[in-house]
Formats: sequence, C-alpha cells, structure tokens
Amino acid sequence: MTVLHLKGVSRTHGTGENLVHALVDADLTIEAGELVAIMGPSGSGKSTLLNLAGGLDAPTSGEVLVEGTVLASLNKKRLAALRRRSVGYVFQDYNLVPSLTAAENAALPLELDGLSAGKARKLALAALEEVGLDAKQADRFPDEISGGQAQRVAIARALIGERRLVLADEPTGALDSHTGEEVLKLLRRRCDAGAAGLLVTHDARHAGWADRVVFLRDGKIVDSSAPLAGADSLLEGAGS
Ligand SMILES: Nc1ncnc2c1ncn2[C@@H]1O[C@H](COP(=O)(O)OP(=O)(O)OP(=O)(O)O)[C@@H](O)[C@H]1O
Repeated sequence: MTVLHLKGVSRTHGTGENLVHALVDADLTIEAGELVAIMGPSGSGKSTLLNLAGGLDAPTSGEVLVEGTVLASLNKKRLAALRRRSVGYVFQDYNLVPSLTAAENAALPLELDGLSAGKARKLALAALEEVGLDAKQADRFPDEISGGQAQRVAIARALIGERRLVLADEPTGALDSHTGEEVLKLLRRRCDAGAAGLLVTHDARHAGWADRVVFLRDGKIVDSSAPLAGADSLLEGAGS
C-alpha cells in the first residue's frame, strides 16, 4: 500500500530576484514497510520535502497524497486531524513542551485527538518504554532529562498511536553514536511493522538503515538507489 505519494511537487519561495526553487518537480512514492533516506547538501530541499510530506507546508504546484488523500483537498481542521493521526514528525530540535512531563509530551497528540487523559497516559508510557524510558523518567520535565532522553521522548511522541507515516529530520543530531543507532533501529522496527518512513540524514551510515536513498541537489531529485549500491558514492557525486 502506498502511504506517501508526491506527484510533480514544486515549492518556490519569494518572487522576482528573490525567487528560490526549494523543490522542483519531485516525484516520490513510499510504500508501507519502507524506510527511505533523503540526502543532499545543505539547502538542497530536504527539509522542504519533509515539511510538504507532512502537510506542514503546501506545494506551489503538484500534489501530496497521504494514504490516498490529497492534502490540498482538506480544510485546516481535517488536515490537522490527518497530521495527528497518520503522521509522526521528529524535529531536529525535539520541540518538546517544557511545562509538560515526558509522558504528557508523548501523550499530547492523542489528547489533542480527544482520547481521555488516562488512556493517553497508558499509551504514552508504553511508547516511552519502547524507546527505553521507564515510568520514573516518564514523569520528569524536559529540563530534568538529558538531550538523548529528550530525543527519545520526541521519537515516542512521533511513534505513538497508529502513525503510518513517520518523518524524521536528522533525528540523531544531538545523540552520541550508540544512542543514534538505537533511534534508527526504532525507526526501522516501526517501518518493518508497516509504517512508511522518511529520514533526512547527512550520514551515509545512517542511510544504510533505509531501503532506498533519495538524493537531492538544488531542489531536484537527482538519484535514487538502494543504500548498499552506494550512499557514499552518491555523496561524492554531489561534491558535498
Ligand atoms: N521560508 C523560506 N523562505 C525563503 N527561502 C526558503 C524558505 N525555506 C527554505 N528556503 C530555501 O529553500 C532552499 C531549500 O531549503 P531546505 O531547508 O529545504 O534545505 P535543506 O536541504 O533541508 O538544508 P539543510 O541541510 O541546511 O537543513 C534553500 O535555498 C533555502 O534557503
């Protein structure tokens, strides 16, 4: 089943002399069970592609479909509901709410979706356990836990519930290499269980966890390959 489909998607910013082609005519399909890595030099359009896939931004032209629904066909309320239910997003900077505990942060999408606080907490504790955080850590606030733990909370929040599309923008950024690998394993496991994943990474070793690597340059998809066929050689080709 196709979870994400980008059809001729372009995104420009600004006008006239300031016109920037952040993404140009991108076609991409991700099936359930697949993890796709996006690589490319700084400014090549990776975050733009991820934001469009998650409905956080809208294309200038082309269509983005999540589980067959054209995102542009949804009004704001329905788009927000689809994002909460179907899309998990791990941001570079975690985006945890400082006044909420780890468990409350992880439970937030479910509570926003109308689940009772008790049920949401139960699922949040299970999601936190999945990323290696125990009940004691679950009741700590973001400023009482380490960067690595905060990142795990962000991952738990992205994976909680039945999210079928998981988008991760450099999710291992602040982590030591061991914890980074653990995070990628979690992503991989979730995709093996039927989700579709999109992972922005600068690290060819991390791309090795993906089924495919999509390489961007100047907003264009310039190559797409299985990682073992040479994520390193793709990087060399871009001269980055
Ligand atoms: N809101 C915006 N207004 C103007 N230009 C923008 C905006 N967002 C992105 N861009 C431009 O679009 C291009 C693609 O940016 P994007 O952030 O998608 O690249 P990236 O590959 O994720 O970069 P990095 O690896 O540095 O995060 C860049 O030239 C960027 O300056």
